[in-house]
Amino acid sequence: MTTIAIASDHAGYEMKAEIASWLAGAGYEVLDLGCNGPESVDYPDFATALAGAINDKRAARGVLICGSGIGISIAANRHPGIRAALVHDVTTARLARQHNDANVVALGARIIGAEIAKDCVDAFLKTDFEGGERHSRRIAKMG
Ligand SMILES: O=C(CO)[C@H](O)[C@H](O)[C@H](O)COP(=O)(O)O
Repeated sequence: MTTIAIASDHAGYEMKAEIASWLAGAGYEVLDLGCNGPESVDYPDFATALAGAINDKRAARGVLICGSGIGISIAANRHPGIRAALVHDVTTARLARQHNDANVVALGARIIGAEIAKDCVDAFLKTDFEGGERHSRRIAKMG
């Protein structure tokens, strides 16, 4: 079973619960790394926990959620080995995989609704990296 790590700050807490339960229903193993309630927390702490899970291979891919998706994606991308893509729709979710081989998808719970967020995660998980010399060369330049 494929394991998907998921984490959020307080602004993404409710959406995280909804996406985690939807992922479990879709047959994924879900590794929930917090936060564990709506109390205010700091998104870098949760981005760091999720980056560790990806880099330790406890999870194949990750889902991060904060209010806008911006802070938590910036924080995740500071970790070597993490390519976190902030997406707002199925097209950006698909391109994040096809062109960028993103291993983490970031969502803004104050920007998009839960149904669009699930569509984004679904596209992110079901789309393969397109491969090819130009995409691989650009990804390699990012380390
Ligand atoms: O990092 C963010 C903004 O780019 C996230 O949206 C955070 O969730 C947000 O900053 C949290 O805001 P709050 O006022 O502390 O709830």
